[in-house]
Amino acid sequence: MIRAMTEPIENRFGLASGVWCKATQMFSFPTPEHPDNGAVSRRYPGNEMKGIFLSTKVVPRHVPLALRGGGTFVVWLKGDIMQTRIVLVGSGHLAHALFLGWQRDGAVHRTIHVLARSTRLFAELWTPEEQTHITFDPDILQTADIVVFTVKPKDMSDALSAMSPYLNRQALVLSPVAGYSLEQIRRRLPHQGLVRFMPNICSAIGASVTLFTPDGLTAAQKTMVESLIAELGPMLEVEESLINPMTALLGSGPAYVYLFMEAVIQAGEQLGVDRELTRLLVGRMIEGSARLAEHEGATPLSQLIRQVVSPGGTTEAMLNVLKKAEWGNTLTGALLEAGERAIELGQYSA
Ligand SMILES: NC(=O)C1=CN([C@@H]2O[C@H](COP(=O)(O)OP(=O)(O)OC[C@H]3O[C@@H](n4cnc5c(N)ncnc54)[C@H](OP(=O)(O)O)[C@@H]3O)[C@@H](O)[C@H]2O)C=CC1
Ligand SMILES: O=C(O)[C@@H]1CCC=N1
Repeated sequence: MIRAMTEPIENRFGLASGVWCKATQMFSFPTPEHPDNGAVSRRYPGNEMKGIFLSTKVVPRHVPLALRGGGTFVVWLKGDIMQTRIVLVGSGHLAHALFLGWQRDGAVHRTIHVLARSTRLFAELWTPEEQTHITFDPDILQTADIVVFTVKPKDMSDALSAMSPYLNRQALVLSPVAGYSLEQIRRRLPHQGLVRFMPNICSAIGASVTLFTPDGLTAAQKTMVESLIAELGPMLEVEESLINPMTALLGSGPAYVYLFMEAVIQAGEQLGVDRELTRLLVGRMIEGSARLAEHEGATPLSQLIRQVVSPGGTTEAMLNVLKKAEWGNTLTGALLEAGERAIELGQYSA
């Protein structure tokens, strides 16, 4: 499944999608709304352009311009991604990660605004330059194409009610809010295209694994949202019933990985290894272990563990302690608790 997700996007959607963003950075044309377009016409090394995609909103006079460079290119001339206006409601941790993820590669083809409620997290999260994207004026929603509600579950109902009068009918609403169902959103926003999605903070560097469930989107809107989510890392469309359990495993995921790393770093320190060095090397080791597990997809993990253990050796010494402490059961129990909490969060915020 993961393998399918990480295939080049062109292979999954045909020619057009997935390369739009890069294409628009190659070919961004001046428009009345975006007079600066066209300034960026750099080629992306290694980014093969394989054909021509003309959106339904093609501006015909731009076609010859696109082809002037020779060869064949993927072109996204107008609309969706190229001129997308994104508003993140909330200025917290996930908002910042999504902001960074969607701003990578100098994304000149979109604007991102953050609609804040207070300055509480400004100093901790947002640089002065980033703060120029933050506003307290809900009017910003009126021209938004994509509105992402990055508020806590307890605040979601109020936020939806407060913001709904400002939303235009075409705006798509994305929600990463733990436990909060599409049905709950739909009750407050009967007319919008909705997407419930579950990223994690690795979105900031395009390394999230993000699940999503669309509701009420046209095919073009769905493809556009997929392109946007794909910028955050591998993604997968799922039934909504998978989002709550996966919130525990994936949305919360970086936390248990970092807790694990922190424990390893502490051990390293007591064994005389520098914290920073351990952090760097253990991170790489985790990455390598994950890649091997994916590569050896048919091999049970218990067998991979056995490949590491030498009788009477270091691994066995470690595993004996962990088994005695029922470490695996503890982690499983913790994740079950997180999964149940996701359901509760939705119920509390009805
Ligand atoms: N953090 C993560 O790793 C992930 C989080 N999520 C989900 O994302 C959501 C946000 O989480 P997180 O970023 O950690 O939470 P934070 O507390 O860091 O951020 C929430 C933000 O929402 C703001 N807010 C609340 N109500 C409004 C409103 N009406 N208008 C504008 N802003 C508002 C808060 O303002 P103020 O600063 O004034 O309190 C705060 O800045 C949650 O629902 C969570 O379940 C999903 C996946 C991963
Ligand atoms: O802790 C939470 O509830 C949110 C959802 C996933 C990560 N953070």
